Amino acid sequence: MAETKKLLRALAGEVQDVPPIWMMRQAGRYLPEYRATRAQAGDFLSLCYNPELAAEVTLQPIRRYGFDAAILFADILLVPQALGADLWFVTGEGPRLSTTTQQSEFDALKPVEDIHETLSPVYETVRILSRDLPSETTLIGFAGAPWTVATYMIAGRGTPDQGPAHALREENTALFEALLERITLATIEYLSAQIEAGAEVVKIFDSWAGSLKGEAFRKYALEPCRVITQAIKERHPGIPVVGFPREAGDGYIGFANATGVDCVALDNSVSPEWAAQHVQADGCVQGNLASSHMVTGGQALVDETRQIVKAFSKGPHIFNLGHGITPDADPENVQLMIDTVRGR
Ligand SMILES: Cc1c2[nH]c(c1CCC(=O)O)Cc1[nH]c(c(CCC(=O)O)c1C)Cc1[nH]c(c(CCC(=O)O)c1C)Cc1[nH]c(c(C)c1CCC(=O)O)C2
Repeated sequence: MAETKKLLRALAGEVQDVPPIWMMRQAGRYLPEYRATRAQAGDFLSLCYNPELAAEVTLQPIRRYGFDAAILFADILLVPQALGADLWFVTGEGPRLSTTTQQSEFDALKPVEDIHETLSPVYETVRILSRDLPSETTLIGFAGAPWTVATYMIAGRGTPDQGPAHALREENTALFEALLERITLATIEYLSAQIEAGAEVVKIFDSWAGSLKGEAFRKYALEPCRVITQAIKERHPGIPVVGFPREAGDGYIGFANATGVDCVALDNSVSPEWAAQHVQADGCVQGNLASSHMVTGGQALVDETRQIVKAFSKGPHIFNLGHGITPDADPENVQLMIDTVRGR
């Protein structure tokens, strides 16, 4: 069957005059309608676990902007919670988790098959979305990559340099690798369940991949992504996988071939010209406008957007930001970016 959705066509390798476009964190605090629905849910986690309201916030940016893809509203830290870690969000600061740095804490984690008990509302959100999305909009499911998820489970919070996770991987490599393995297996089950519920693409967010270098990058960023991608492709042939080894730098080169992902998402620390030559040569890429333009707008936004579209115009490309849109962004600037990409 010939693919009609723009995003799926790009993932299949088609070069399009106007690339499909969506935006990381497109459902988020920069939108007044998101803030209203979040208030209705009570707090962020209650919103994640409320299928009707989570579907509603997923649909809001689709209604407002007509993006080519919707990304399931959830969070990468729901997997540790489903494995038994305590999780809460401190307003204005970010996530907090009970830590997993001792053998006894690892042993207390739940087995992988138990995750669905916690995560089943997320699958219900996917079912609602696959019913309610416009027929031209692709539904993207996602999970955090094992390394990124582990950095939060080990530190109990976000850290500037992922120091506690690096310390554990050096001081207790066996425990660190056992934790990565548990997250890897849970992620395969979680993404599979999203696909069974209707997700058409899955994306693996490795937000902290850039802090792994050399052999550590290969073992703890590339290899888990390869294992997850291979398992997804065996169970669900034809479902495209997007990898996002954020700030991988030279690690972007060859990433698609080494892992089997159909598309590599790029952060904005690499130039689109460099990435077109070294990464897009292997297939579809996604990215990579600096999210700060959504705050500042103006001619710089237009120029940079045009430059990215042009640099990637000879190969398959999905337009996106280099990282998530921030709460201080102006919704008008999002419209300006979309109009620029679509040539209006
Ligand atoms: C590291 C990470 C997390 N979550 C995620 C990552 C990987 C991508 C990245 O690097 O941004 C991924 C994520 N988080 C969220 C989504 C939903 C889909 C989307 O719109 O992209 C996705 C794909 C919602 C969210 N996840 C979070 C929010 C804001 C929560 C709120 O409404 O108060 C949203 C919309 C909270 C969150 N969740 C996380 C942090 C560190 C924070 C706090 C920081 C912040 O406040 O922005 C963990």
